[in-house]
Amino acid sequence: MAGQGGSRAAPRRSRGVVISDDWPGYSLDLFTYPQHYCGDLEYVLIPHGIIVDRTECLAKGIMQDIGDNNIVVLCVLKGGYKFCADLVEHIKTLSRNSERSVSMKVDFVRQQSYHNDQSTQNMQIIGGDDLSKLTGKSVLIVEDIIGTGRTMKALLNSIEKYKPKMIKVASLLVKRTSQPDGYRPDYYGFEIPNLFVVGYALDYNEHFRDLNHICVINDNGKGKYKV
Ligand SMILES: O=P(O)(O)OC[C@H]1O[C@H](OP(=O)(O)OP(=O)(O)O)[C@H](O)[C@@H]1O
Ligand code: HPA
Repeated sequence: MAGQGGSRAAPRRSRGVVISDDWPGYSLDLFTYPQHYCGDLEYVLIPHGIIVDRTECLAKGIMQDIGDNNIVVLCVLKGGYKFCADLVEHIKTLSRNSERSVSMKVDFVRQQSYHNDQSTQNMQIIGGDDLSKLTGKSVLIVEDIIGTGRTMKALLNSIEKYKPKMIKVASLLVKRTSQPDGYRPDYYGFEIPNLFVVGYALDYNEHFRDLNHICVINDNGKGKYKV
């Protein structure tokens, strides 16, 4: 499927799973997916089962680093909801079965900037508790994807003003963009090529959140759901 980050001796979360640019993906015929998306997808980039397994591994790393803490999990909606729900479940399971228990509060912020497959300048934080409640807290921000990194940088700027004790960021995906100053989260599942992907709550104009696998959308899909 992909190269893997670092050597055996390297820290566990040094690079995540790296999916190379020439990775052909899996044929859609090998998996089930909603028939209403038939003809709209190029291929499966990451099957659902692999996402779940990798998320469990990220939860283990997070527990090792920040177990025994009280943390506020800040889920970035809408795209982050699936990854956040699965990550929190894994952390809860690990916490139940370990000496080191982590107490979690979960909150949500909504930040939207994408129109079709393009990032826009219009970025707003909507919803969630008052961010001033994060003062002195250990915060784990959970996001689905880092693309240009603009969304995460803007969110971090807004949160840092309130002086939390600690901020860590977990993103399921990081895109390899051409930007030299691309943002790198503390934890991430997969580094992917610079392609527009959908599924597992990632959308194209609100479509495809109901697809389990992470797939590459094709031109037909982009045209059909363009706004
Ligand atoms: O690194 P960037 O290039 O800024 O892109 C990443 C952001 O884009 C997506 O959000 P989107 O604006 O599509 O909103 P959504 O989560 O509601 O789908 C995604 O969920 C990230 O928040
Ligand atoms: O590839 C993507 N898919 C969905 N949302 C996104 N936001 C940034 N990149 C993407």
